[in-house]
Amino acid sequence: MSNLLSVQQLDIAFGKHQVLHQVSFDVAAGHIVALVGPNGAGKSTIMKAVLGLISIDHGHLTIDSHPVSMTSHEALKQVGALIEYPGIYPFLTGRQHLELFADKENREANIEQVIKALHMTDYIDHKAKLYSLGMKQKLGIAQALVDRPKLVILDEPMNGLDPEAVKQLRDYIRQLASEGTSFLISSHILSELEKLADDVLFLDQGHIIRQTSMAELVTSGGTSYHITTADDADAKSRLIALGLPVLTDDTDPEKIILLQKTPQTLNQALHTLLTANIEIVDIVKVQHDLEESFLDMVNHQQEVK
Ligand SMILES: Nc1ncnc2c1ncn2[C@@H]1O[C@H](COP(=O)(O)OP(=O)(O)OP(=O)(O)O)[C@@H](O)[C@H]1O
Repeated sequence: MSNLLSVQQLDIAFGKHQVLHQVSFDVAAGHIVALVGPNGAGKSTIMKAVLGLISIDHGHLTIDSHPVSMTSHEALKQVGALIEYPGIYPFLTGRQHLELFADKENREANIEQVIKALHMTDYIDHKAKLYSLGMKQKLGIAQALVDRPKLVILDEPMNGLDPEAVKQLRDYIRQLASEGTSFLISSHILSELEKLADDVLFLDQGHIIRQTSMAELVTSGGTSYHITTADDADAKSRLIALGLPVLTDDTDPEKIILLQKTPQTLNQALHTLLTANIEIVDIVKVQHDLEESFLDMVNHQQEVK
């Protein structure tokens, strides 16, 4: 499958603060990619760089094989985006906003479709100054989608939406993706991304710490093993030295908590311990949800630094 967006070895610093470190990933045509990370991880910075809004220090960005930078915008004609807050003019109606953003052929039909898909009919002809937070958010998303772009970038799109609106948006994004639109979406609502995204990029302090399909994450990433041995301190240091994802429990620093990062992780760990003649006393399998596995991953990353 062809890549619509390609980000290669992106470095960005604001002054002396290095915000992104060698960030590389691709978004295939028709794929929904989730960008997940704690506050300040660099999610919005990546999105702004893809939109040519900030300068990059090193790296390469292409959309549909065309380079993007602050001085090279041609490829952005194929991109719709909502970053941070929607740009709303209080004295225009919602429909007038969409008319400003709809450029292509089938303009009227595209406007009607997005209004219907996001259930905005009741208020789309009211002035935007009368809109609630959620209505403004939906209008911002509608602006990003109305021109049927090939790539859509949405920063925290579920902000301010009620559960019904979240479901409507999810259904529409899925429909557009099945028709070939690609999405890069950041969100803190991991349970929502679980239902939406095909692939997940975990970002922490400007580094991509894991890149996986959602299917793999749900089946394998949510599992860890608590291993007890005859010499936990020695066992733990050997596993860490091998680069295996071992977490620390502050209340019991020697306890071995092994994240199942790949299906081979447990086998690698057991092989290492047995080769070192360390007796394995007990193994307990623990299943996490997406939220917990994300927190585990970030905590692990902070430990190995
Ligand atoms: N214009 C700027 N000048 C200086 N520092 C900036 C600027 N924009 C962002 N930063 C810094 O870059 C880092 C990454 O910020 P960014 O907004 O990309 O994070 P984020 O992952 O989107 O966070 P959040 O989830 O809170 O939106 C932060 O430390 C932030 O303070």
